[in-house]
Amino acid sequence: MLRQIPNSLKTVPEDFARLHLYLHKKCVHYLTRQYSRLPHTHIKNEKFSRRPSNTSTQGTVLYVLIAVLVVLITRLVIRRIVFERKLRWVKAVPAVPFIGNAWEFADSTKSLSAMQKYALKYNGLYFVELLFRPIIIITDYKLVEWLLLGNTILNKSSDYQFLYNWLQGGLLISDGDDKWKMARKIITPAFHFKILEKFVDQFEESSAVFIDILGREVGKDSVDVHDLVSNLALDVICQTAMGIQLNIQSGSHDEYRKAVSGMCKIVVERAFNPLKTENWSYYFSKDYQNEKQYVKILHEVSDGVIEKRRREIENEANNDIRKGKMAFLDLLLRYRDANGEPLSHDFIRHEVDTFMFAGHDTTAAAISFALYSLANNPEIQEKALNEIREVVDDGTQITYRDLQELKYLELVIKETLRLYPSVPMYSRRTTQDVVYEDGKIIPKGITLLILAYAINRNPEVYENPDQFIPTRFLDGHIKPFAYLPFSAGPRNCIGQKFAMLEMKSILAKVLLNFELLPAIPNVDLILAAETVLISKNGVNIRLKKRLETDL
Ligand code: HEM
Repeated sequence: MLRQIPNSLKTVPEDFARLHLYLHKKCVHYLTRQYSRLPHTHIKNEKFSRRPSNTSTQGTVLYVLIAVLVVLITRLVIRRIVFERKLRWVKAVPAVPFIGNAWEFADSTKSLSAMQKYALKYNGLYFVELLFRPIIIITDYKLVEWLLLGNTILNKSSDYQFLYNWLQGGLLISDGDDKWKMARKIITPAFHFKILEKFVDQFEESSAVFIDILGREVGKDSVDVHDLVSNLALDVICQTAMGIQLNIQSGSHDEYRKAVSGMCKIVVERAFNPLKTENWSYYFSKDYQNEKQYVKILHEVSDGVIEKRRREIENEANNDIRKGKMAFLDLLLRYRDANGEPLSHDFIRHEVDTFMFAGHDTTAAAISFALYSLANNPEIQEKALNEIREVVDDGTQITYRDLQELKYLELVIKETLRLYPSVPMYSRRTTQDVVYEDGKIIPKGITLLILAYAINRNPEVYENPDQFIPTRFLDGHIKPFAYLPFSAGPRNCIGQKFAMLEMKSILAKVLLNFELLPAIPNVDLILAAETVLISKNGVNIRLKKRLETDL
C-alpha cells in the first residue's frame, strides 16, 4: 500500500495531514476490497445465505474496528516520524511503542522526580510521549525565557481543557488570542496596590477563624494542616473575588466546598487516567455525571452572587470604589469600555470562577508547605517571629504597611515556593511549526512543558538545592528564569501580589499565636503533582500555643 503513495506526497512528512488523509482513504478502500472478497458477504451464495445475520454483523464490527485501529496506528507512526525528523535537536527518552513513557510518569508521586532526573541527564530539554501526547519537557533557561517572554506560543496545552466546563473563557485556560489580551488588560488594574490594600482586613477576618480552629488542635502529636488551610483560602477568595462570606471554615456551604474539591479531583483523574482523558470515553464515566452536578452548583453560586451584587450596585447612589469593602467582582461590574458598555455576564462569571480556582488551592498549598518548613527549621521560625513582633505594633492588627515591611517572611515564602512550587509545571501548545534559534523547529501540535519544580531545584544554580535556606535570595546570584513559581512574561500569574499579601498575613498571624513543631512521628512529605503540588501523606505539624507573656 505504501508503495502507491503519489510522488507529490512521498517526500513529505511536512504535510502530514494530507498524507494521513490519503492513507486513511487507502486503508478504508483496501479493507473494503478485502471484505467484499470474503465468503459471508456473498449473500446470494446459497452456502452462506442461511448464516445467522449476527455473524455478519460481528464480522462488520470487527473489520470496522481493524480499519479504525490501522488508521490510528498509521497516524501515530507518521506523527512520530514527523516529530523525530523535526526534533533532531531534542533528545528523546527511550519509549515503549504506543505506551510511550506513560509507565514512568503515570504515578503522580513519582512523576516529578522522574522528570527532574531526565532534565539533569538531558541538559534541560527532552522529548517524551505520554499516552500519545508528544511533549517537550523544558528546564533549559534560554528556551524557557524565549518561550515565556515571547508572544508566539501563548496557547495553553490541551490538559487545561479539563477545566473548561467550569471556567470556560476565563483567563487561565483561554487561548492567548485577542480576547485573552483584552481580558488581561481589563483585569490587571484589579490587582493595583490600592485595591489590594483593601483586602488586608478580609485576610484578618478569615485568619481569626483559622486561629480559633488551630487552637483546637493544640497538644495533638500531629495535625494535617492542608485541609484546614484550604478551607481558609476558600473563605478568603470567596470574600475577595465575589464579596461573599461563605464561612466554609465553620462548616457552612459544604456543598460549594465539595463541588470545588470534587472538580479539582476530576481534573487530576482525567490527566492521569487514559480512559478519562478523551472526551468520548469520559462521557460514559461516573465522573462526568458528578462533574455536571458540581458545575451546576458552582455556576449557580457565581451566577447568583453576580446578579445580586449587580442589583445592589444599581441601587446604590454615587458609588465610590474607594469606600468600603471591595471585591474583584465589583470592579468587573463597574467596568465600562470606551463606549460606556459594561462587561457581559458571561465574561464576569468566567473570570470570577477562574479566580476561585486559581486563587485558592495555590495559596493553600504554599501556606501549608511554609508552615511545615517553619516547623522543621526552628531557627528560621524564630527569626521570622522576631521580625513580625518588631513590625506589628500591638501584635494584633496587621496593616498593609506592616506586610510590606515583613522582608524576612517574604524570603521564607520565596524559599517555600522554590522547594514546593504550588504549580510545579505548566504547559503550552503549538498550533503551527515555530522556529526557535538557528532554524530549530518546534513542530505543530506539540506540548511544551515547563518544569518549574526542577528549574527551582537546579544544583548548578542552587547550593544544597534541597535545603530550606531563605537567605539564599539575598545574595542576588539567582539567574533570571532560574526561579519560576509564578511563571513569567505575558501569561504569568496575575494574582501573585495578592497571593504574597495573603500568605504573609496568614503566616504572620499563625506565628504570633503558635509555636510550630515537627509532628510526632515526623514523616517525610510525599510530593505529588496534581492540580497543584500536594503531599500525599498530608502536611503534618504540631502546634503549641504561645503565651500572652511571649508577645
Ligand atoms: C502561591 C500562589 C500562586 C501561585 C504559585 C500561582 C502560580 C501561577 C502560575 C505558575 C501561573 C501560570 C500558569 C500557566 O502558565 O498555565 C498562574 C496563572 C494565573 N494565576 Fe496564579 N498563582 C498563585 C495565586 C493566584 C491567585 C491568588 C490568583 C487570583 C486571585 C491567581 C490567578 C491566576 C490567573 C488568573 C492566571 C492565568 C493568567 C493568564 O493566563 O493570563 N493566581 N499562576
